[in-house]
Amino acid sequence: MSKTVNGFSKLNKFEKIDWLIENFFNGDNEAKNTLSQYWNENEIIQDLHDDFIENTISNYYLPFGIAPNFVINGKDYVVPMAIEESSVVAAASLVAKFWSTRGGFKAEVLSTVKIGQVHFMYEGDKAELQKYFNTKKEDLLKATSAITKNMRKRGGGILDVELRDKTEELENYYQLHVTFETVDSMGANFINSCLEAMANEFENENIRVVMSILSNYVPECLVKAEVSCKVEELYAENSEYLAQKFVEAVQIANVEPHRAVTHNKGIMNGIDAVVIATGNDFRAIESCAHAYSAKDGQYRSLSNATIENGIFKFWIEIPLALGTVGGLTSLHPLSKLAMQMLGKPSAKELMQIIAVAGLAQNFAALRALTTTGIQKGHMKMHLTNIIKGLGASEADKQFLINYFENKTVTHNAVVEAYNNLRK
Ligand SMILES: CC(C)(COP(=O)([O-])OP(=O)([O-])OC[C@H]1O[C@@H](n2cnc3c(N)ncnc32)[C@H](O)[C@@H]1OP(=O)([O-])[O-])[C@@H](O)C(=O)NCCC(=O)NCCSC(=O)C[C@@](C)(O)CC(=O)[O-]
Ligand SMILES: NC(=O)C1=CN([C@@H]2O[C@H](COP(=O)(O)OP(=O)(O)OC[C@H]3O[C@@H](n4cnc5c(N)ncnc54)[C@H](O)[C@@H]3O)[C@@H](O)[C@H]2O)C=CC1
Repeated sequence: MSKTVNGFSKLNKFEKIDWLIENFFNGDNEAKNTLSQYWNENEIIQDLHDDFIENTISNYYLPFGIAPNFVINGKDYVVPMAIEESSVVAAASLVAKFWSTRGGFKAEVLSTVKIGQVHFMYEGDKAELQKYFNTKKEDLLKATSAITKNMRKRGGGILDVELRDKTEELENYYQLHVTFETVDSMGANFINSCLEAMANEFENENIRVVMSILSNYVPECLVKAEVSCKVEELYAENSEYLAQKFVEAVQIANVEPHRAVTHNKGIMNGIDAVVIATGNDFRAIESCAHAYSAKDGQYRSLSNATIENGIFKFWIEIPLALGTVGGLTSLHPLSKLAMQMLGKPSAKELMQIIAVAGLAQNFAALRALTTTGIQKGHMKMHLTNIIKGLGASEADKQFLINYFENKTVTHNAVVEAYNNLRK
């Protein structure tokens, strides 16, 4: 029998759950209990979460952790991180502490330009189109004036509108390429509203607007974060040799895409965790970061490292379109709290903090990879997850943690040790 359904969206939450349990869980109430266990007892908070998305049936928790000891441009921060992967928060904390005694992180916003485009088709004479655009340009800005009024008061708004000829890539394809300053908001809704108003104004019998949408690729919304110190301050021993290996690890990621993807994944461990904790849009951040890392046609490392005149320098340049207002940033109680924890930053300050989180994470991973290997530290943190997965008691858990203090943790080794213990 078909399990498709009409009018599902009109059912209330409980009816939706009943339909799900009946059709996809054979009426098993265990699934229903799992869903309800994750509801918030406070009805106001639960209603809030129900309304964030559509067809909500429960909440999906991510751990919310904090990494202390970050010093950025001389200011102390404790950084909120929402992530499911063990060892990320520990690594961020370790690295924050490490650099706090070596001058901390330096960060700088290089630019804050956002982009939106009206994509359209035009089959006529190019010179005529250019003429039409020139006469229309003022009207395009006027068409958005009600939408941009408050943003202009904040120092933002539309920076420029250009006509772009894309017919070499696709027959008859042109764009209005529009640049924006959106101050403390990520700006997606603001930009899309402006673009749709412009498209209405621009469209005529010869111009077929295909779509109007912001671009998540913002190579001129760029932030740089860096650390540096004398090479001998990097490691307790063999510093020159290990620093060299560290730089080579970055160089390898710069020339070898297979490595670069994993290298950048490590960076995104730090970035996504803070992006999610602060209620920002991690899909936008992810897609942009990866496009930027391939900007010259090859996918490369987002970070760089050098050793010059005995100084080790490690830095990242990454586009980050972030908001400290709008979206979920102040709607989700934990995002609001995360912003408070960070001292209610502006979007520019948040760009710096998040770039630093990415750099810190990359530093931790590369340091581990080029010394002990990644598994030692990662598995040390993951050990408790494996033990929990086995359903071990608190006493067995403590025994296993002690047992693995000086042994290599692998999933099999833990299962074997647990089974021996149970015998
Ligand atoms: C895992 C560590 C930090 C252990 O490092 P450690 O030196 O064994 O840690 P420790 O027990 O000596 O503690 C030192 C400090 O580390 C932090 N720390 C230590 N343990 C905890 C904990 N339980 N909870 C919170 N913080 C912790 C904390 O700051 C602590 O200081 P304290 O608080 O005691 O003053 C280290 O080995 C490390 O940084 N490893 C790298 C981990 C990593 O990169 N994980 C990401 C997942 S792997 C991946 O997805 C990406 C990757 C690696 O593939 C990317 C790539 O290939 O480039
Ligand atoms: N492709 C994409 O990335 C898309 C993303 N989205 C979603 O849009 C949301 C972000 O859009 P926004 O327009 O940023 O949010 P929003 O729609 O909540 O608007 C934020 C508004 O806050 C106001 N504001 C108050 N103080 C401000 C200040 N200091 N600086 C700037 N604005 C201030 C402005 O009116 C601004 O338009 C996110 O939830 C994102 O997931 C939506 C469509 C597409």
